[in-house]
Amino acid sequence: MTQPPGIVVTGASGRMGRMLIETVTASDRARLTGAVERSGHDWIGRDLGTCLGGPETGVIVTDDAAAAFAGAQAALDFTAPSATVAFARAAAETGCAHVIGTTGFGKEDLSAIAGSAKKTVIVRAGNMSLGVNLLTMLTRKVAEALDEDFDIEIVESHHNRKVDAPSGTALMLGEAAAAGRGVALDDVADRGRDGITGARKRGDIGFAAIRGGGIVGEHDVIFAGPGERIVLRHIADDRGLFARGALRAALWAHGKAPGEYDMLDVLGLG
Ligand SMILES: NC(=O)C1=CN([C@@H]2O[C@H](COP(=O)(O)OP(=O)(O)OC[C@H]3O[C@@H](n4cnc5c(N)ncnc54)[C@H](O)[C@@H]3O)[C@@H](O)[C@H]2O)C=CC1
Ligand SMILES: O=C(O)C1=N[C@H](C(=O)O)C[C@H](O)C1
Repeated sequence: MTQPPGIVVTGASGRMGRMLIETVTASDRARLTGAVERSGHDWIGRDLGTCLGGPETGVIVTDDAAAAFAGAQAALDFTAPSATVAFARAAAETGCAHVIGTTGFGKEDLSAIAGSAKKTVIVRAGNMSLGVNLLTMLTRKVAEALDEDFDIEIVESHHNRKVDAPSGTALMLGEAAAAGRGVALDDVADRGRDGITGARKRGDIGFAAIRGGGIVGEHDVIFAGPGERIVLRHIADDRGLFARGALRAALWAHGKAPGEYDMLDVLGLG
């Protein structure tokens, strides 16, 4: 009998890393074959199971991504931008698919990832949930239907450990709204207001970020018009949502041609 595909989780000790390990381990459609952490982390060289306070799993945590990726079908990566760029390179070298949940990329990071996607399958999304990906489609449609009398504002809330803003999801929603309006997000984004900012510019898409406590992730797209407001909202209650989406992407990636894909492709909504 053939074995289920091998999956590697990077950033194994992180909030998402732990959730991904739980999700892959619980699935009968995949097999956890590797766990990667940053060099110097105290889990390196130890059995993953004991690091997590349970029985041994036979998976030894490593900082050698290329060795872990070799022979695996996919790597699930929710870490940090510079780490993800290096993992994309390792995925391209080994032919392992790379599912990227990491957010906070700069333009150079994104072009490096696009370079790696010439050699392997990369699925990248600022949010792996079905609900948020549906919300991007709704956002685009509403933005298409309304003119600039409706001001678009995107408000996101996350836990107090999050390091990037606006969130990857907020930027996805901003891109969708901009596409609906037929403009480039870079030309209309208003990110972070403070002091005497002047009145709001017609056509801008505004972003605001709230950070506090353990909020998993909440996003509102507000269309504020004359005398009325439409609010499209998504609330994530549980990180398992993102991990299940990432595993689904990894299974979907099998046999696809090299290239960069997103969750709309995976969910068949693209
Ligand atoms: N696309 C999506 O659906 C979601 C994306 N995210 C994103 O995932 C990323 C991680 O989020 P959290 O798990 O909350 O962060 P975290 O800080 O809890 O975990 C990050 C992990 O990556 C590890 N790491 C950093 N550099 C590394 C390297 N060079 N090699 C190997 N491991 C490395 C850290 O040691 C840590 O264990 C963030 O960018 C976040 O925005 C989070 C949730 C959902
Ligand atoms: O850092 C997080 O936690 C999350 N990050 C993603 C983002 O930046 O949008 C997705 C989710 O909202 C949780």
